[in-house]
Formats: sequence, C-alpha cells, structure tokens
Amino acid sequence: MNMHTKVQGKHGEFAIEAKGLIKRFKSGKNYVEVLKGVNFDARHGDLTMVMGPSGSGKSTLIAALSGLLKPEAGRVDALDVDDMWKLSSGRLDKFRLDHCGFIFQGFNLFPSLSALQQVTTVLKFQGLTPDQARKRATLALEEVGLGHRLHQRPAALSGGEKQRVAIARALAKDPQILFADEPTSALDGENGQVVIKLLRRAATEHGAAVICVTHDPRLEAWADRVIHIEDGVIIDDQRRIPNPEAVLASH
Ligand SMILES: Nc1ncnc2c1ncn2[C@@H]1O[C@H](COP(=O)(O)OP(=O)(O)OP(=O)(O)O)[C@@H](O)[C@H]1O
Repeated sequence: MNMHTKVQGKHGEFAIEAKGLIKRFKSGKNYVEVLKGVNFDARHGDLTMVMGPSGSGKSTLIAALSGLLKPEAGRVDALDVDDMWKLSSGRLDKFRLDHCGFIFQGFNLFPSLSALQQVTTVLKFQGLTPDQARKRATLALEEVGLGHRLHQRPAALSGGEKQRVAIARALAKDPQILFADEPTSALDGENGQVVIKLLRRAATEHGAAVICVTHDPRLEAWADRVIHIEDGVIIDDQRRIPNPEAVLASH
C-alpha cells in the first residue's frame, strides 16, 4: 500500500453520524417515505456494509449521507462538518471533492480518457499540479494492479479492470469516507474478490470509513459491521470480525 498520505481520523472514531433521516418521493398524488427516520453512523477503519432487499432505501440512504440528495428531515454530521445539509451547494461539492470517494456499479468512466487520465482529472480538480497528479494516479493504479494498463481507454478494459480504475480514482485522493454502491454486482467471483479486498484495504490500511451497499451476502465475510435496512428502517446492526482472506465463490 502506498504510504504517501493517510486519513486523519483515527481508526474507531466516527467519520459520519446521521440522525432521523427522512426522505420522501412523490408518487402520483401521494408521497412514499423511503427513509423513515434512519439513524446511522460509520467509523474510520471499518468496512460497514448496508444490506437489504431491492427498494429498501439503500441507495437513497447513501445519497442522503453523501450530500447528493437532500433529506426532508434529519441531520448528517461528517468529519468536522456539523449538519452537512446546512452547507451551501458549493461548500457541499467541495466537501465531497476533498473528502469523499464514490464507487458505483456502472463504473462512471469517461469513454475518451485513458485509465491514467480518469484518475489525474480528479486530482487536478483538487489542486494538484499535473506532475503531482500523474505520480499519484500512477501509484493508485499500480495499487489496484493496473500498472500495465495506464494508457488504455475503458473500451479496451474488462469489467473488472474498469471497476478497478474507478476504485483507483476514488482511492487516489485518500478519501476519509468511501461510498460504494453495489461495487461487485456486475463482476464475476474473481473480479468481485479483487474489488472487495481493495475496499477492505482502504479501511484497514488507509483508515477510511468505507460504506458499502450490497445485495450480495457473500461480501459479509470482509465486513466489520453489517447493517440491514428494510422498508426504510434499520432492522439490524451487528459488529463482526472480518476475514480479509475470505474467498469469494462464484454465484
Ligand atoms: N428519484 C426518485 N423518485 C421517486 N422514487 C424514487 C426515487 N429514487 C428512489 N425511489 C424509490 O425509493 C425506493 C427506494 O429506492 P432505493 O434506490 O433507495 O432502494 P435500494 O434499496 O437501493 O434498491 P436497489 O437494491 O434495487 O438498488 C424505491 O421504491 C424507489 O422506487
């Protein structure tokens, strides 16, 4: 693991705490309550997994926690920010850029950029010089095993490689909070294993608070904590001892 930067928050400290989150969507004439007063927290160094059936509110919860979707009620305290949703949208964007990493199922890569450029673009936004950005991006891509694919565009990469580029892009800035939404669902067992191990390492070695939404019960083996959500309510929250050497069987 590269040692160039470290998350400031200590292992075990809260990275994010949310209270009373309520989110409603309009459905015809009515409103559907998708988050029904959710309390949530996640700690540095933990891989916190959020599981639940389709439509239970997992993605909505991630969006409300990460400043992407404003809840109707409740508050989110993250790192040194009290009540994130009181920030202006510009400050909220800056907070996300500086401190949060995102990994989504669809990879969200730019078709015309090489693997290296996908990562350097974000780092340059953060204010690194082109030279610093290139060095840091190269390290991040090497860390996910793509040192030999730096100049390939997404069309030339496999699904697993694309997801690893997305992870390198998220990890290159050493996010203090890493949000992953179904990061392995488009991958086979072998590539899924690579990805979940990278998330595990982001927590253990970088000290990030990794919050991973998944349907996939096989990923529980790597988690420090498994939270179950059903119908907009957290119904279970268990700490467990992760097994970083677990093997992900194919579906
Ligand atoms: N923008 C929206 N407008 C209206 N309804 C929405 C919107 N986003 C989500 N919903 C509804 O909110 C509910 C919860 O959605 P959400 O995506 O949070 O669930 P999920 O647990 O992540 O599901 P999945 O595992 O299928 O991704 C669903 O019933 C969905 O249809």
